[in-house]
Amino acid sequence: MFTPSTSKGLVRKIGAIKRFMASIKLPKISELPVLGHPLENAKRAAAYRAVDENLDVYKHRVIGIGSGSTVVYVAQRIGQYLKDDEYRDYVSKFTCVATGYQSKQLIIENGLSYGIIEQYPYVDIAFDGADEIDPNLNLIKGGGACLFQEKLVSTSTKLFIVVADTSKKSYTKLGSRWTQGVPVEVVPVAFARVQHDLLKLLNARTVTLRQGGKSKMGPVVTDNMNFILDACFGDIDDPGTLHQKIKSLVGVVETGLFVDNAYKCYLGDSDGEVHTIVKESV
Ligand SMILES: O=C(CO)[C@H](O)[C@H](O)COP(=O)(O)O
Repeated sequence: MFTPSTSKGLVRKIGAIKRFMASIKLPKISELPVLGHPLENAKRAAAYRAVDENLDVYKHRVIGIGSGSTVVYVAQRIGQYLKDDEYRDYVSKFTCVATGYQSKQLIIENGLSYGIIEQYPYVDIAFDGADEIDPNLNLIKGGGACLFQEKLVSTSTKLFIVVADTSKKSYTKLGSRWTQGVPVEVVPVAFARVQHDLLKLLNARTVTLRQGGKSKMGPVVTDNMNFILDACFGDIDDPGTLHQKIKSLVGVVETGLFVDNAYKCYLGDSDGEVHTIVKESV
């Protein structure tokens, strides 16, 4: 039964929890425990540094959260700011827009407020991963099949920050490290036609309809109910022109070539070292 004494106890407990929460401080990067897998250390190092150096807690209000395994640490870090009493009042006013269901879940799991891009079409800053990054900050994205909403969010901000481990850096041309092909999101009914056009008109070496594998029989269906074709062109000389040509095919929704879009890239290695690539001008 609920009595005044149990209610007093409850109030005391809530007070204690609040005091405990208020005492949580943003963990210092230099004091973080080492993670079990070297690659996870690399991803966390890049993501935490990217957030610490670019997120303006006092000015930014609409934050884009991308997809993939590296961006998990971005959402985690922003969640840590939310718990710190120095930043809580500001971070609690953030609205985070997502690039798909995974990032929506990340936003919610980290206690951040989720908003839809239809209501927040201007994004102050966006963070996302990449599958390959060239020296000019052109990217291949879409390894996780989220490329359309990733492009929507990343082109809705001037501050698009990329987070990755160093294995994603290409020293020469896009397509030299990410060899499974450029992801192309297509309307399902048009997939065979686009596949044919990519091979015959744009000279793709191979074009594969991405399959769900063990977790789903048949083609991968994106968050927008489309299919993904992986089109392999070898080393890509001119990503901008290739993107335009693919985009002009009937049935193509978006390509995974992100050209002249990223502002800065953070590449982490397993020792926790982080290297950056910065775009010359914004
Ligand atoms: O483009 C993406 C999903 O469509 C991801 O950002 C990209 O695949 C990188 O993922 P990860 O951080 O797991 O390496």
